[in-house]
Amino acid sequence: MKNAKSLIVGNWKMNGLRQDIDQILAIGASLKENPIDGEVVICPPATLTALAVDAVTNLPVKIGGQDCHAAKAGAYTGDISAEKWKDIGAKYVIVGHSERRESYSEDNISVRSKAKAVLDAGLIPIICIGESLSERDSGETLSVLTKQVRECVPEEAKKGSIAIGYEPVWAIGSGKTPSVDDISEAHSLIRHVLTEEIGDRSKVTPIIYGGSMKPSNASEILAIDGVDGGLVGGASLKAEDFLSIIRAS
Ligand SMILES: O=C[C@H](O)COP(=O)(O)O
Repeated sequence: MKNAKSLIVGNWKMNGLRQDIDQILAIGASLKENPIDGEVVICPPATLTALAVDAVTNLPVKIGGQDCHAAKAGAYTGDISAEKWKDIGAKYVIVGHSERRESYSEDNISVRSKAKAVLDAGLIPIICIGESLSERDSGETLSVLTKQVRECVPEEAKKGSIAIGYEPVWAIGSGKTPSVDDISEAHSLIRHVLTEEIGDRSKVTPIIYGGSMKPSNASEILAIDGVDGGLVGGASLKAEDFLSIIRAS
């Protein structure tokens, strides 16, 4: 049973130049002509975000940031606060992506602070969680996910909107994906723990899968009970690929 709305997010990571705004325009034009029942979000690199927001005016695509600082403003060279994302018209912010956890030593507590900052700014955090390969191999997947949900989801999520991105770290950019049963089990566990944490808001919280989602496997993954959408990296860069994933939802 699906209660939460469908949410498909394209995370461009550190890819894309000004000319690639055309990909966003193509996605938006297609969705305007043939709307879907759900939300499509693109998170381009920070250099393109304001341009992307302007490009999607009157198109059914939302724009998001890929990370934020937990503070509103201050002497934090190179960082971007949730308030700044709001100021340029972004609607979502990814927090806790495993690439940030690894490169910048972000832990669950800092992810929680960032998610709180996004909610305080009136935006929607996409809170990323997921087990590493060694955690999976040692049978710790469900306990790792439980701890991540408990520690990363802030109190404010009882009132505001959030999304959870389940991304097994070993599936990101690797071409490997978990089995349908494994994805289903993980999403069901995440929903259960989320309900313990935020009560009924859990029912309307999209829990989306990320990790090597592509046109050839999107229908199968997106049809899994408990999967409310996708968090797509490499296959979101070209309008044709991303649209075929969106249309599979
Ligand atoms: O944020 C997106 C994920 O890290 C998935 O990336 P990928 O689709 O390239 O595996």
